[in-house]
Amino acid sequence: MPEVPTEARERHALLAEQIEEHRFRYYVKDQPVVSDGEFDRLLRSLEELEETHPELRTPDSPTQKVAGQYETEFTAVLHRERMLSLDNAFDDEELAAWAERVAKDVGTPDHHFLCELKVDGLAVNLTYEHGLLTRAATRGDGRTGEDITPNVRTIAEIPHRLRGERVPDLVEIRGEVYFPMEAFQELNARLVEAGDKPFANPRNAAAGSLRQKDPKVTATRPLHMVVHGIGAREGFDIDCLSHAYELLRAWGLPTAQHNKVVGSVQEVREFIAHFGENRHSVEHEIDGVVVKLDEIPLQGRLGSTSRAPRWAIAWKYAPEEVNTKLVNIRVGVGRTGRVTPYAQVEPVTVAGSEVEFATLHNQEVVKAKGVWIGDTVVLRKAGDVIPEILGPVVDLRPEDAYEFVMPERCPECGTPLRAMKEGDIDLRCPNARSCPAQLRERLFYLAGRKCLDIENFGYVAAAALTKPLEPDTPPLTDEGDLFDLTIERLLPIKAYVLDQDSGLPKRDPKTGEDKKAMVFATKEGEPKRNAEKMLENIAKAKDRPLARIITGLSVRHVGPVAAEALAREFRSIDRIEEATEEELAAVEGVGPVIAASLKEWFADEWHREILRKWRAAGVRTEDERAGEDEGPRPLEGLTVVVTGTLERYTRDGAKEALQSRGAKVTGSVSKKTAFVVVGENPGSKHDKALQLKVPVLDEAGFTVLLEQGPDAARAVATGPEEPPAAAAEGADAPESATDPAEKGTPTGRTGEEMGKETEITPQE
Ligand SMILES: NC(=O)c1ccc[n+]([C@@H]2O[C@H](COP(=O)([O-])OP(=O)(O)OC[C@H]3O[C@@H](n4cnc5c(N)ncnc54)[C@H](O)[C@@H]3O)[C@@H](O)[C@H]2O)c1
Ligand SMILES: [Zn+2]
Repeated sequence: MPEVPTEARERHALLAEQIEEHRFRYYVKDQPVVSDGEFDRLLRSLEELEETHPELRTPDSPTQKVAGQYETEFTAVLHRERMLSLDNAFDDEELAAWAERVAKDVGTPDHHFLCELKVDGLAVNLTYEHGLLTRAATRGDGRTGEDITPNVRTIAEIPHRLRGERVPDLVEIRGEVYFPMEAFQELNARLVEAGDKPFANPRNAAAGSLRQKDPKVTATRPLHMVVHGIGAREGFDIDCLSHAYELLRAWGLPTAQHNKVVGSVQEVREFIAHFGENRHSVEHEIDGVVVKLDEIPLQGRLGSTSRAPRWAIAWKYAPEEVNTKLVNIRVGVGRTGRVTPYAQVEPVTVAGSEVEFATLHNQEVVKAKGVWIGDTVVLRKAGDVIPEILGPVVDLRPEDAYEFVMPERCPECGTPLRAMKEGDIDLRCPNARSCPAQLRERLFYLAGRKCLDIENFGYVAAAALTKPLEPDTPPLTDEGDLFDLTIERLLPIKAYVLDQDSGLPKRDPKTGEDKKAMVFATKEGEPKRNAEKMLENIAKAKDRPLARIITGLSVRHVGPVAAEALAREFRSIDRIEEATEEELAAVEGVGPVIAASLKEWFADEWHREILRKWRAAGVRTEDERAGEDEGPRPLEGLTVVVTGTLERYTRDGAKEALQSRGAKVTGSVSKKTAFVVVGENPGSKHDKALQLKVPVLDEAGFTVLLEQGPDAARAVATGPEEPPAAAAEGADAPESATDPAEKGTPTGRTGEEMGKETEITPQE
């Protein structure tokens, strides 16, 4: 047998030591310093090394053990039956290989796979003797765990006594204790307030909360549990794990809701794919799917290794959490002047995309999260949601880390920041008219898809027109002159090339300096083709529908939906201005908050000046249909929600089709919603609709609604036969953060304002 090279031996020893260290921090201190993804990679490297040099695979290698045995403050208890870990499948090949091996080893085609969600928490073992909870323990090294009985007794979901008949003499229940994501920030805020260490993520919060010396502390934490297995048992027989769960549920134990028994690997794949897409509509965090052989006698035939059962495998989804360094906390100024801190991190790839910025909402949130500049932090990117910072890795906090202080002045115009109303947490730059940041954001929004949809007018152009390096005076000091721009004014403009995600200058890859460019002129001083097109498109935009023009005014709280309602009701901007606050508030889809905001907006002389200039330039301020007879409005009074991707309609197209027939389109499902139109990949709104029993229409049903009206649509909808009582009244959607300027990117910009495809692309 060939000797193992010294180099490999040393690398093995080093990796093993690192892994043990990380396990100790994770299982004992509840304060890991690397992400799970990083940890799994280390373990994989060790496995690969042992693959090449099997002599290194000794019984005490970390690859052969369940977690590890550590001295802790808790009393050690023996599990009656070992608690194992799970082998992983990281790709389809590994899954298929596992299933093949199972099929071969069980020796019968008559077997089933039980698909379960892999709950991200910590494993516990509950011992029930004659129906009474007599002991609860952590997994420990799989043979010996820590006694946490008093702590577990504080978890409401866990019965102290099993109910029902045929309660067995003895049963060990295995499950996962988890901490809900929604409660996590609140816990950290409390910890930081009290001067304690915040947790880096909900899993650590679950472990840390359960493993408290004082169970009274555990009792204050909103812990939950899901059952996912059984250990030793006496006094009852079971044939399948899935049947066993039914028994456990009858005894009052919290079993999982999403388990599914299937007959083929193909169906396993479908289960994995389904929950990969709907990962966030589950009530707890999941990090994968566990596939188990359902038949218990067959499980016994396969047995276990020292570390994991052969009859189960864990499919891991791509991690949504990574650790990275918090390089800085910057503040961005939004379209309505709101100043929001956001995190700049060392760029990392998470859930398939590179992330450099994460939202921090406001100065209170920064404080509550307990993150300091210089910290290693846990960054999370869940689905389409904007990246966020979960918490700091306090154990890695460097000497020179420091706390963030909210600036007192606007970073772009120097005006002192203030809250606009008493009790507002948000600070704003009051220099609404000519703060370059606010104006740039407003223009970018105005030119964007929701408003005037001006092609070739992107973020770089918005910045160049409002804060050029040259000439000294910008062509635009507010939106008023937008339609009077000429090519002569554009040619001399030199500006920083700004990145629309951060509002910061892009870096020149060659020099490493902030990128500057002649934005509209070629090297020869001629107009760029894009600049000419931009002007042409600006001219075309004068004729956009009234609602889009109203949206583009950036009146606080007036998004596309409210603008549509205003345009429909008043049909001219003049008439909106003349209307009383009461008249405005009475409009369906407007209400008092928006009415007050409109009044405030029109009270500013410079706002009225913008309208005067636009009118003079020929911008539509009146609906030409004003005074004409309305067409039929068969969907009047109905509130409709559209979710997912439709084949024949864009999101905006679907909305316009509904609104032109009188329906109100909102973004959230409530009992008052008349229909939810569901396309491909719908997500949580679909679930909500089912939960509230709102009629659901597919694309074909949507066409029926448009062409034949609500009664015909109800007949083809899935869901209840009768619409919920309030639906026909078309009452308001629940009050939500309706100001579209306030949601969106890490820096506070909205998603809809982002992602323009064509814009001035500066050269040099
Ligand atoms: N970041 C770190 O420093 C660090 C250190 C150690 C471990 N970890 C992480 O902790 C995890 C620990 O690995 P592990 O050995 O516990 O293996 P594992 O998490 O990959 O799988 C085993 C565990 O999954 C849990 N589980 C959840 N849902 C289940 C279900 N439906 N059925 C069965 N079991 C279910 C059980 O508690 C079981 O013990 C890995 O994700 C690893 O990345 C991280
Ligand atoms: Zn400012």
